Amino acid sequence: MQHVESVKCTEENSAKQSPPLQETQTRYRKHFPPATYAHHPNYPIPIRDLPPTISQLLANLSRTTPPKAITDKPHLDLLYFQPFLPSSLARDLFRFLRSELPFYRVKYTIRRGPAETSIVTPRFTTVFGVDDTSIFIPDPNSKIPDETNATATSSLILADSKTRIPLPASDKKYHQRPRPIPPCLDLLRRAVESSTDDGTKYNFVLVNYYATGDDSITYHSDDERFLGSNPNIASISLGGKRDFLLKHKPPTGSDADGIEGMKPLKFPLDSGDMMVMRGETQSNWLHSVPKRKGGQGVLGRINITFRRAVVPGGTNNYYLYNVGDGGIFRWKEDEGRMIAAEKPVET
Ligand SMILES: O=C(O)CCC(=O)C(=O)O
Ligand SMILES: [Fe+2]
Repeated sequence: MQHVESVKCTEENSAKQSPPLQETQTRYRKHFPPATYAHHPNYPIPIRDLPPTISQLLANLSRTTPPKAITDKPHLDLLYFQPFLPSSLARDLFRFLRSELPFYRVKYTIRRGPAETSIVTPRFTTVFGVDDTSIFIPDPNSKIPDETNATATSSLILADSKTRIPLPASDKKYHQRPRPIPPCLDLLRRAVESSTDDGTKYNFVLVNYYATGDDSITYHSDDERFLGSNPNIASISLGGKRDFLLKHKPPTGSDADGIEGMKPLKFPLDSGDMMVMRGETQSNWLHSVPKRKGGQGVLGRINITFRRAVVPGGTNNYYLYNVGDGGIFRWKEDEGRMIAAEKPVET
């Protein structure tokens, strides 16, 4: 069911209500309709739907600047949209997602031989989606009369993607309960899929929030086996500009010529830009967003990556490292920072 924040009308107002006032209210509601929210039992909070001012622009994106293919280095295949979203839309989407998504600051330990090291992920993260072996379908037994509502997530249940038979509650395939991609990010997924036009259907959305220039991601590649071979990853930047660096993995044997001594590539990704990493890029290159002193780091930056996981290992890995087992953080506008949300009191 959709939760609706109704526009409040004071008693004094309604007593004096005259046709012109009613007209004004109707016009107001058309421009600023009450917020609606996507609910799902696996969401920690209801997730707001995009206001029409944003969703209409996203649904009707027109391409002014064609993307640039960057393939002039060994094994590199990038498609750079500069920009993918116009700056005012990128700004509104940044503010919306920062305010409305639940974020996590994931802690985990890594073991190297006998030594255990505790890591706190140096950025806020959140994730939605499920790998190819499962699918979210409307619960056939649901009593919720919202089947006609395209944004209805509340009655979605997990089923086997081949047989469409619901996964029993006792199923042990997933360590954490997967979350359907909320409508506000699903619209973006569709815009990405239609602009890249390479047939990739993404089933995961990972969101990073770099709150300050001290937040970062170290050099890594996203070539996990659970993404299949040569995965395409589409990566959108919103908010403060940050450098995105790419360097070739250490070359092996005869490949060394022309790779050793190559300087890292640097792309100063701006709000609204999209970088699609394709083909052999993940298996041959590492990428990072280093810490940054000064510049636009203080503005905060959201990065959204769309990926396609093909086996349950992908789902388990993504929820482990982007949700973890801690509480959520919410953006607090008046303090201008993320605050750990209090756990609901259990009754
Ligand atoms: O923030 C970015 O641009 C990159 C994020 C990234 O590489 C990742 O989440 O794997
Ligand atoms: Fe990455």
